[in-house]
Amino acid sequence: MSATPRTPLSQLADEIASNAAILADYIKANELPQPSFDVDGPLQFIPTDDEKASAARTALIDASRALHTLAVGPKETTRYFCYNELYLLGAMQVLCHFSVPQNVPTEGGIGVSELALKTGLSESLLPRFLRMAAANFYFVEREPGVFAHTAWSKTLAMDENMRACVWFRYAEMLPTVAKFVDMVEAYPNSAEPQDTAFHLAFGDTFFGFKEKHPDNMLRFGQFIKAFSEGDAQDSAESVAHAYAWEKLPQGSLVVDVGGGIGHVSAAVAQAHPHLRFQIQDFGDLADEAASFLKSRGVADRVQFRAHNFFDAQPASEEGGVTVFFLRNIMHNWSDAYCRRILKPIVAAMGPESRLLVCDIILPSIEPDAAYPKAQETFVRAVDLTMQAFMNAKERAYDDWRQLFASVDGRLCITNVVGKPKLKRDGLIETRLVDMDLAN
Ligand SMILES: C[S@@+](CC[C@H](N)C(=O)[O-])C[C@H]1O[C@@H](n2cnc3c(N)ncnc32)[C@H](O)[C@@H]1O
Repeated sequence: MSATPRTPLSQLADEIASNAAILADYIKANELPQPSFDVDGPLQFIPTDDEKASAARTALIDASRALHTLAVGPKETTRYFCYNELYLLGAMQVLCHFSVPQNVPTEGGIGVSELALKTGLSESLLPRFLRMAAANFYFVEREPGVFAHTAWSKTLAMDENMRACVWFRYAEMLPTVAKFVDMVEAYPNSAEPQDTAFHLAFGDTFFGFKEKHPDNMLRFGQFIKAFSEGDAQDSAESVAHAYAWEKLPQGSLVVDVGGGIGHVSAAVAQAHPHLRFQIQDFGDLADEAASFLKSRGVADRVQFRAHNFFDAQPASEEGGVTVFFLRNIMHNWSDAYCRRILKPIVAAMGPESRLLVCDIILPSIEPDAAYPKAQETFVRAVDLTMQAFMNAKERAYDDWRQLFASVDGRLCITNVVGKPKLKRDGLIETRLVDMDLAN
């Protein structure tokens, strides 16, 4: 009997089957709960620190997305482009605004009349929004007019930070993204941070608006907390283990430029007791930073210093190795502003100094098969988010190289750490190469 010829559909289906089998074996071997839509199903797919299981999950997500798109077909995809997602967002907006997730019990179900009474939503509108959500795995209609949680909707019932993810999408992202054409027309070549789609939508800068609307600031903070704890993010602890901090000489100084209250420096300091740290950020963070660093038991080696990173850099090589560390700073600024941040740092660098940038490294323009499509979609969305809100961007390797060279011709990339040590970000080490390098 001749083998059935492999078609794009069957090839993708095979990929799905083989990766699903790898995951099923891993889940069984580690006695983990099976993924399920059930309200008691696990809220996280699997811990992703196992490389093989993690790769299988990524391949499963990519192949199933491709199979789905192929099965829908080009015309149907375009015809219904984002239709579902847009109205799912609309439904979730209403459900979260009226506290529906918190009012559906996590055990058993609730009738529409009772839920309408509890939430103040009209009895005729509520089930329409709920059914849209249920068609997308948020909530389930157990019997006509009776709704219960799935594991998906339970995430919203349990955690206000998760609800802030829904809030941020409709309250700030949606009106901002709707201004993309206006943004492109109004600011085709601007490097200025206020020339954004956000400004066109809200009449203010992103953080200027937040200052005048403290509730938005609070909810944005909740959104960031949920977002940064996600699967696609790198924790402070992973940064502490990704770079060869241990190879830096005893007493080396790490200058964490724009380091906030120092949560990344604290994690690196805990893992590497031979290093000293100076966190530089706005002075109004000083008290919070001091008590945070004390609580982490690193206050003797990690100091906070008020410093505006556009001013002359106060730290210097001091006869030892100095690492100027910038995590998630450059992606908030256009190239012109990045140069203004980097120039004072380069002026303070000596032959032993490193400039260590931690940010996304976008896939290069050549097709990069090693970059999973779902992850690429995510970082491209982050890139456009930076454009929309800050007139800034994420950068590919060549963009980074050119940016550094435009600051100082001697500033060259000497090392890059990425996957599998880091999931989303890369650590890009640069040094002034025509100086007398010591390893
Ligand atoms: C996206 S956060 C990154 C914080 C930290 N590096 C991290 O990885 O979590 C950007 C930080 O830059 C700081 N920042 C913004 N403008 C600054 C400036 N002109 N001088 C110093 N710090 C600044 C902010 O206060 C904030 O802490």
